Amino acid sequence: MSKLNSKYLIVGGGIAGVTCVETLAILHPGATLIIITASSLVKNVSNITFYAKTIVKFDVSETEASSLKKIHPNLHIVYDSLRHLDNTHKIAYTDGGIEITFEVICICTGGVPKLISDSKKFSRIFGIRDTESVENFQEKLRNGRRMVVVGNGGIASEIIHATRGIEKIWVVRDDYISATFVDPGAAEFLQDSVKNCKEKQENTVLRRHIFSEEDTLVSVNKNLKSAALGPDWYRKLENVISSEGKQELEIIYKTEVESVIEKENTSYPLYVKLSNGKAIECDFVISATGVEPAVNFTWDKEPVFGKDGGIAVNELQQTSIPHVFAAGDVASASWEHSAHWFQLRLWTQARQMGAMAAKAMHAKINKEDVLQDFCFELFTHCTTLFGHRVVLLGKYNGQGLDKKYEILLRVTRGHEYIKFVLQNGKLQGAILIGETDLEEMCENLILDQIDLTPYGDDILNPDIDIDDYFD
Ligand SMILES: Cc1cc2nc3c(=O)[nH]c(=O)nc-3n(C[C@H](O)[C@H](O)[C@H](O)COP(=O)(O)OP(=O)(O)OC[C@H]3O[C@@H](n4cnc5c(N)ncnc54)[C@H](O)[C@@H]3O)c2cc1C
Ligand SMILES: NC(=O)C1=CN([C@@H]2O[C@H](COP(=O)(O)OP(=O)(O)OC[C@H]3O[C@@H](n4cnc5c(N)ncnc54)[C@H](OP(=O)(O)O)[C@@H]3O)[C@@H](O)[C@H]2O)C=CC1
Repeated sequence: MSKLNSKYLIVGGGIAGVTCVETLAILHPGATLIIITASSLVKNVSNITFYAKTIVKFDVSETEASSLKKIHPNLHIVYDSLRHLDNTHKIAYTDGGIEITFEVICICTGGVPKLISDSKKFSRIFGIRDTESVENFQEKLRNGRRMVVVGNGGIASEIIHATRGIEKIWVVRDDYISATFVDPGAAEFLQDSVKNCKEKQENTVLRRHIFSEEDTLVSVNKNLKSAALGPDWYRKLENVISSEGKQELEIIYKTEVESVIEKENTSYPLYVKLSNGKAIECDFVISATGVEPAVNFTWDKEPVFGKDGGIAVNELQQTSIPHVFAAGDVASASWEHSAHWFQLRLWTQARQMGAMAAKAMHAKINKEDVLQDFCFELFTHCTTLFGHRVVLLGKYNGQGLDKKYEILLRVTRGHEYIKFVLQNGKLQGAILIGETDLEEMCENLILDQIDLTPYGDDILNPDIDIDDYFD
């Protein structure tokens, strides 16, 4: 058994782990640092664009782990998996028999797809997480005629948008699409893209609704060993066209998959029974039904876990064991959140948590104080759904706003969808679809909690340059 010794130990080569290494390279370049990565490829963030102070868009790609050595001369890379963590003696044991003694450790082991039941029985039911699972999907797409997609979040939406030449049956629990990210109105806006709607209606509609918690469909991701894919993973699907399949999409709303059985000597190998009493025959099922934290190693002494199964961390990404930190999908944000932030397992948050963990680990080693980073003040997510740029800010679906709140909408079909969530006249969250150029203004309005009552509906009037009000 070989023995290593390091001040800092990072486990996992996803965005959280790599960001933690990069940040430590800046903060403490002279210190010893080891990363354990199960894969020779690690995640790399590039082309960072700031839409505002906290609204950041970037590209994610894979790079050789060895390239990390360029940024941190004292980095030692262990290509292996963590097997056991001895917290009493601060020793990590790997599958390959390496023993690493450390002072502080950051667990960044990510998440694994949470699949529908019956997935263990059949290889024709699978999830998407890493490059290997996409290759499997590509293969199934090439030979498939009909697929069932289960789930209503990011992956399902991207698959429906990116695949062609195959019959698609999309089974969703909700009565509108892409519910993890948007509301029914935005879903309708996005659905025009799904339908390939050619008719263009440029008339702008401005509406104000007063909602109460009971009549608003609040869609938050509630439950909220491989590196997760980057945002453009679905491009790999775009050129894969099945030779026999038809291009058709059927969306089955308010329905779940009850059971799946394999059938021999029938036209399709899988028989999917739905909760609405119907059944569908298909070639394969994609279960795009969320992730669960990957705690795939043992401990002598376990830290506290969050309700979602993640390792509970405080605002400094520190677990209940002071020398153990955790970041990214494996962590459960268990501090008292600021009014406009909540956890969703996204690369943005993996990056923010990885950087925060590095700062806190460095402060602990140097016996310094550290404050939580400003980015945790506001939930932000920039993504692309059905070909449209989508920016989500704060409590964009009224999440957790107990009292009555108002929604102000401006919609131009095929062009933009803007939704403001207001409470007591102050902006609490926003959905911005299209090139709205409102990101920075919304960020300021949410963070500064400016009373917008005097401006009425003008705040979204397309004929008024609202930025002028706040100059
Ligand atoms: C198909 C898909 C598309 C996505 N698209 C987007 C998107 O558009 N926008 C967005 O914000 N988010 C997206 N996400 C989510 C995002 O990718 C994740 O939230 C983010 O990558 C999590 O980063 P992480 O570092 O915590 O975990 P991961 O990226 O999962 O990395 C974990 C790492 O730990 C390693 N590991 C695991 N166990 C061990 C062990 N025992 N020992 C050593 N190493 C170990 C793994 O090999 C891996 O390298 C997507 C996810 C998927 C699956
Ligand atoms: N563009 C982006 O930003 C993207 C982000 N991602 C991220 O990657 C991760 C994995 O994506 P994904 O798998 O789409 O996860 P998501 O958490 O985004 O969505 C999971 C969806 O599956 C539903 N669901 C859960 N269990 C079942 C079930 N048993 N039957 C039917 N539906 C079910 C959920 O409904 P309910 O909410 O009611 O539980 C939800 O609609 C997530 O962290 C996601 O945020 C992925 C792709 C793109």
